This record gives sequence, structure tokens and C-alpha cells, in this order.
Amino acid sequence: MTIAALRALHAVIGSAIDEIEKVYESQSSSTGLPLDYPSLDVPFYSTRTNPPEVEKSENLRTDPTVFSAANKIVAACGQITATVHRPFFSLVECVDACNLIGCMEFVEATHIVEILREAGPNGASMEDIASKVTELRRAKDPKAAEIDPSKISHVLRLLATYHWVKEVRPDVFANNRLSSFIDSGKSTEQLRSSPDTKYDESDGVAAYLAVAADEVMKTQTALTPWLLGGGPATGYATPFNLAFKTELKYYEWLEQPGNESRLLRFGHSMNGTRYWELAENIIHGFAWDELPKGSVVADVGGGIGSVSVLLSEAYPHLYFVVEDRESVVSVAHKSWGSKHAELFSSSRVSFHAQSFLDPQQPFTVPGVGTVTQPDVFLLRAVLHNWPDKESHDILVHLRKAAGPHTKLLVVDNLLPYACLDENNEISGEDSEGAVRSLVPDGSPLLPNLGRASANGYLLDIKMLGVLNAKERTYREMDELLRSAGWQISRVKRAVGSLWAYTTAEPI
Ligand SMILES: C[S@@+](CC[C@H](N)C(=O)[O-])C[C@H]1O[C@@H](n2cnc3c(N)ncnc32)[C@H](O)[C@@H]1O
Repeated sequence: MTIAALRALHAVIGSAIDEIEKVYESQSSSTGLPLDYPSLDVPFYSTRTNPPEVEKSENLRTDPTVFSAANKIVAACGQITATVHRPFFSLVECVDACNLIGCMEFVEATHIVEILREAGPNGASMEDIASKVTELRRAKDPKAAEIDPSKISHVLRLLATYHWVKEVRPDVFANNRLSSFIDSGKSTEQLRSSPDTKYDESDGVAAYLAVAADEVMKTQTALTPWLLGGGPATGYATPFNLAFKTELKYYEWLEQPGNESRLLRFGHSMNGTRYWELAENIIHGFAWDELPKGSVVADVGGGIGSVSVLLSEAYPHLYFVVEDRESVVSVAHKSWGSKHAELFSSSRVSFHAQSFLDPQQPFTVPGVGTVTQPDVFLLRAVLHNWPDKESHDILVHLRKAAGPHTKLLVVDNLLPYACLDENNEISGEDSEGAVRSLVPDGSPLLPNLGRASANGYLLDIKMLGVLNAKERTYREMDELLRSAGWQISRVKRAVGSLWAYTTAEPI
């Protein structure tokens, strides 16, 4: 009954739009601001000061009701498209996506978004874009070749077809909402005078695009040969190693001479990944307020402490010790400048060099003393970087250092199956771990919300390609934790994404 299914999907879209409209209407009347859902045609530059109604309309997109409704629309449209689009056209869109990636890479590398921002809503002609691109490129390399304006136009037209930019008149292009998202915020004057600092102080989205179009795309050309060759049996630990013919781990390779700009770019791209998940979700992802005053949280692989700083501001009764590699913790405090000085001077956030691949060593927190058994081990976006064996080793080290009351909080995606999971054993009291489905019974949507959840599954295969690692299903996470002496007691899922807060306790 395909027509009935199409109508059911269409109804999902209609009622999701109703839900979004209600939130915007009620917020309009309570704030007195004229709020509307942000338009695809209108750029939103986060680096600018925007009128209050624009900021509020933007922020409302992450309101849980709006976010969930938007996901239903994306899932339903993806499913309708898969149903009605000619299979060959769907195939072409999928397997010819490299053309799209190539065009996105070109637009980022030539700073066309920044050029179009300065051109304003009327846009810029292909000739004007081409001459500005040449001008910017020649500031760095006087011999840089000119680019044929009509080629630029063809590149932008494909992107306009995918709503990534707008063709306002034939061969004249302007930014829209999506292209403005990859704006670095730099003026073309800054890009001309200091071309290597494009990503500095940006939100990292442009850098994320560039890494994906370079290292990640090249890595995935080796995915199939690597898998067919038996994975590590090929003599290469990862598809990345096979593609780049190196034995170095990705992070080590980035540190090699010749890769300086890639290393810098990668660091910025990690900032961009905060759009995967709302970092603030972690504030409610665990019962932090139930921990006794003076409890110590070890933020394992915590980088420069972004999450610890966030949590310590929300929970002043806790101490956070950020553990990472020597090279990271030695610059961590400095990288905050004068920000959060009180947190560091009071030792509510401190740093400790510790490899998570080695046994955990006790550490000293001024005002608390020597800590051998922290109250919480926090592992955010760490296990998804490691294959099962190393993940097991990391968890065993933490288990050995755990006291009977120590809790482990793992923050990673938990991937649902793409079908109903009838075998959804619940391990904790209010576990949202192995969900039967992300959609209500009777919904025509794919149980994992299909296209709306694609992000998590794409990240999973990216982890496979670059690191032979993965995002895990609930069962995979459960099995991994048990193998290291931990038992899941609670899972809380983030609204609108597949990120989850998995609490475990020593078995
Ligand atoms: C994806 S980042 C996550 C950072 C942080 N937890 C967050 O959520 O923002 C992974 C972190 O693992 C750290 N790391 C990698 N190898 C490590 C090791 N052997 N010991 C400790 N930390 C390590 C990296 O330096 C990096 O900070």
C-alpha cells in the first residue's frame, strides 16, 4: 500500500510543521518578538551581532520540541524521496556524491562564502567571484592561475541545486542559510593579508569541511580494498594507512613535517564537531547534583578541559581533573588565557598528564589531597576513537583504579539498529539504552529516524576509515563494558541526536 504509506509520511510532515509553528507562536507572544522559523534563503552569520528576533528564532531551533519535529520532517522527506525518486537517480546521487564533495572543497578553498557575504543579498556575478578569487590567491602566490568564471558558475550551480547557495539570477550567486553556516567570519581583507589564519578564532566548520574533503575522502577510497584484504591483514592498520601508505597513526601522521597546515586545520575542525551534540546536554546527562560535596571527577582524555569547565560552572561542589597526554595538558591551562581563572586557581579544574593506555596513577588535587579512586571517570568522545581491544584496555585501567562507589560515564553515540529491536533488554532503572525504536508504534518512519540520524552512522564509518574504530550499538557498548568489569546502570539519550550518556558501575 505505497500510496497509503506516502500519505502517512506526508501526514508526519504536516503535524511536525504544526508542532514547530506552535512553539514559534507561543514564544512570539511571550517575548513580543516577531519570531519565524529561519528561512533557507536568508544567511545567518553567527559571528555577527544579529537582531534579537533573529537570534531567538535561531536558538529556538534547538528547543527539544522543534528539534524533534525537524528530525521527523527530515526522516519523512528522506523516506518519501527514496520511495518516489527513480532508483537510478538515487543511485547517481549516492555514488556520485564525490562531485558534490569536490565542489564544496573548491568553494571553501577559494573563500567564496566570504566573498559572497561581502557581496550581500544581491550576490556576485561569476566574473566578479572569479576575479576576487584570483586576487585573494595571488596575495599568497603571485603565480596562482586564473580560474575560468564559467567553471565557477557550474560548480556553484550544482551546489545551488542542493540548496548550498542561491543562484539569484543566471550566473549570479548569493549566500543562503546553508552556505553562511560555513562562513569563517573573516573579511576578504583578512584573508588577503593573512591567508593562513582563516580558521583562527572561527567556529571550525570551514576546517571540518576541508578535512572531510581531503583526508577523509581519500581514506575512504581504500575502505573496500582494506576490508577485502582482511583489514589489518593487509599490513595496514586502517584504511587511512592504506590510502596514505603510512604506518603512522592518523594523529602521528598529522605531526609529520609537511603536514603542519593539516595539523592546525584538524585542531580547528574539532571545534566544528561540537555541532554534533549540544555540549550543554552533559549537564543533565548524569546525576551530578547527587554527588557529595568535594567529589572528584577524572575527565579521561579530556583535552584542554572544555567539558570540565562547563560542568564545573554548573556544579561548583565538584572537582574536575582533566587527564590527557603530556603534550596536551602542558598547554591546556595557557590555552584558556585569562578565562575561568578562578576555576584553575581554586583547583576546581586541574590538569594531570596520564595516558589512558597505561595504568591510572593517583593524582593530587590541592585542597582535596591524593586521589586514588575518583568518584567519576568521564570518557567523552574517547572510546569511539579506539578499536575494541584498546577500548577494553582503557576501561580495564579505569576499572582497576575504581572504588566500589566509582561511576563511569561514557559519552558517545549509541547507534540504534535500522529496524525494530524487539530484544530490547533494559539494564538500568530508567535506561534508554537498547531502544525498540526511536519513533512511536505505528509511525511510518524508519525506526532509527533514517536520514535524520544519518550523522551518527556516517561518523561510525569515518571512525572505521581513519582509526579502525567505531560508534557502538547499545549491545556492543554493553559487551565492551562488561568485558572490562563495568555494568551499565543507566542510559540517557540526547534530544535530537544519537549521542547518549551511559553510566556504568563496577561489577
Ligand atoms: C576526540 S578528543 C575528546 C576530547 C574531550 N573528551 C572532549 O569531549 O572534548 C580525544 C582526546 O583523547 C586524547 N588522547 C589520545 N590518546 C590519548 C592517550 N593515550 N591518553 C590520554 N589521552 C589521549 C586526545 O589528546 C584528545 O584530547
